[in-house]
Amino acid sequence: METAIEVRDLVVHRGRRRVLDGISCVIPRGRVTGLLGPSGSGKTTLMRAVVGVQVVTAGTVTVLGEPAGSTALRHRIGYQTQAPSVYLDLTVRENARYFAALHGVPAAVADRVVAEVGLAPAVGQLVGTLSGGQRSRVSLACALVGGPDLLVLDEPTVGQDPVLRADLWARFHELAANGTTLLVSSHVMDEAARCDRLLLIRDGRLIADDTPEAVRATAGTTDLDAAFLQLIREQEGTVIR
Ligand SMILES: Nc1ncnc2c1ncn2[C@@H]1O[C@H](COP(=O)(O)OP(=O)(O)OP(=O)(O)O)[C@@H](O)[C@H]1O
Repeated sequence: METAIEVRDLVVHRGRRRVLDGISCVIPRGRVTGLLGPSGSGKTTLMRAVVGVQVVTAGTVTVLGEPAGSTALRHRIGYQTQAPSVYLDLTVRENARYFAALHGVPAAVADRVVAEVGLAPAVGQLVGTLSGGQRSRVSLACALVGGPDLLVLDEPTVGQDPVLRADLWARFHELAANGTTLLVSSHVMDEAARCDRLLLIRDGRLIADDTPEAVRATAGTTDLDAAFLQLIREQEGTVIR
């Protein structure tokens, strides 16, 4: 399997805290990798390091064969942050077309991507007047519009209804089948089950890096929630088998 991202011994401090504590992992190309972990465990920080916007203390992050943050990667990565980073005073269509123009992509592609994230009915609406879940989808459309090789999505399905979430996951897998690498963070276990691979992070350390099936098998349970709990207890040394 080809490698998209290689993280080696990554240490990151934010403020006075050691937020990532020596993380190493390899993320395969053309797959959906889920990044799971409790709030504050370091998921966003790891994504920021991959995108190249995080100052790192030690270690290396190589993305699509280049050091993270390289100019060569600028048009090859789509990043959806948790807080939608789009223009509130532009319409949905205008936002998508603006980001399309930055990538040198035709306006028609922007319109198609807006429809793909379920926003066709709101295409002429000012983003400032949309719901949180709709705004998040505008942000997703803007991350998708350049046709990136790597999509880094920080909790892209928060605030979406179950039908939309299912549609978005289907789209993620379609993109992966066409060669795009996706790194997707989530708090939701049913989403973890939809990933090809899982990275479970806790207190800045990786405690699992495997397929959902293997994570379940290692923990000896069919339930991913229970599997993660088991892994966390093992890490804490409080496991009772
Ligand atoms: N700018 C900052 N300055 C200092 N500490 C920070 C800063 N940003 C994040 N942190 C701390 O870094 C740790 C990891 O944060 P991060 O946002 O990576 O976690 P997360 O797993 O993405 O959390 P969530 O699921 O709640 O988004 C947290 O303890 C957080 O308080």
